[in-house]
Amino acid sequence: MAVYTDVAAEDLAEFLKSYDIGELLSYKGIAEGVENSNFLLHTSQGAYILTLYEKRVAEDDLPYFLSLMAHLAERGVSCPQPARNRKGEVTSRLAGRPAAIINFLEGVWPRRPNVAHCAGVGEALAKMHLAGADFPLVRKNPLSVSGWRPLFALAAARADSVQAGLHDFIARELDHLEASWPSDLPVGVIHADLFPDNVFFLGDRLSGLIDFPFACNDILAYDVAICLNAWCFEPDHSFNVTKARALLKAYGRERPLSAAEEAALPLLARGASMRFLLTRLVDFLNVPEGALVQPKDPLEYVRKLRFQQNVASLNDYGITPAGCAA
Ligand SMILES: Nc1ncnc2c1ncn2[C@@H]1O[C@H](COP(=O)(O)OP(=O)(O)O)[C@@H](O)[C@H]1O
Ligand SMILES: N[C@@H](CCOP(=O)(O)O)C(=O)O
Repeated sequence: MAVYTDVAAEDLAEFLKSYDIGELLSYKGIAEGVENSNFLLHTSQGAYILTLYEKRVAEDDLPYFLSLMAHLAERGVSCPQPARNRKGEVTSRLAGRPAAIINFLEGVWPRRPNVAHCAGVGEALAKMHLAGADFPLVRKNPLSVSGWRPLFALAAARADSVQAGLHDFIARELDHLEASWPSDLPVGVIHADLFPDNVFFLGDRLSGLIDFPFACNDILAYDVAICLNAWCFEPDHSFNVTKARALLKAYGRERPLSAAEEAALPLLARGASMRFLLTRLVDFLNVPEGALVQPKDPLEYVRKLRFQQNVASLNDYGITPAGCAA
């Protein structure tokens, strides 16, 4: 559960007077997510999500995420839309935090993603990449390769308390990633956190994408690699080639990956593993006192990283070179 900052009912009711979305009927902290404080609001006009932005979101970046959601929706990508207050602003402050209200999106995220879900997310990711092509704002990815060593510094001294040898494992992998990270692949707007809990479905039909605070401009195929890691491993930690093939083929039907992008996927997936291993490790070692949050398991991403280190060819993802376009 993620509620780092509590909001008193009177403060919230007062806050809502600055919006034209009805009167507050009820609200509750949301039992999911780890990054920000989220509340489900019921007002006399409907259901909304209130987010108080926490540790990893800079206030200056809020216009990027909030206008991106509007930009994507105009181009047919289903995602929540920010509500404007009476001054016409999409961001505000509440309980000392930057705040925004977005509309509630119908659907549920898949607890056990199946092959159809993986195909759905591959297609939606490619459509999002295409729709973001003319988005005018730019935000560098603070959690790309140059951000990983500073993150590691926050956890290095205690890494071995989580698993013996973890410090040296990460240090060696960081050396490799920093030396070989690609700089010549196509870039654009990426979601950067498109995990199953950020993709809603009605049955097997994808109904929308949520949670854009990590969105930024970075390597497009890196977003694909993040999804391979997040969607294609089974609960027993094995990699499901059928799901990977479905995800990659569906992506490639909308936006074919180039040969260079395909060849880079194993390396990008190692980087994607490192990124989530590090944020999870830092969070696991630093749970704020009194916060309602269930930190995610960093070791899940150690296992994924070990798998990705051993990927020998695209066959391990269920495709042959240029297979994404088929
Ligand atoms: N627009 C929305 N419509 C419906 N539910 C939402 C919406 N935004 C967030 N949620 C709910 O809140 C949970 C946490 O939101 P999320 O954005 O993932 O958190 P965080 O800000 O911590 O990353 C989601 O799993 C979902 O249940
Ligand atoms: N997807 C990340 C956690 C990011 O936050 P969430 O609020 O979308 O759960 C991870 O799994 O480490």
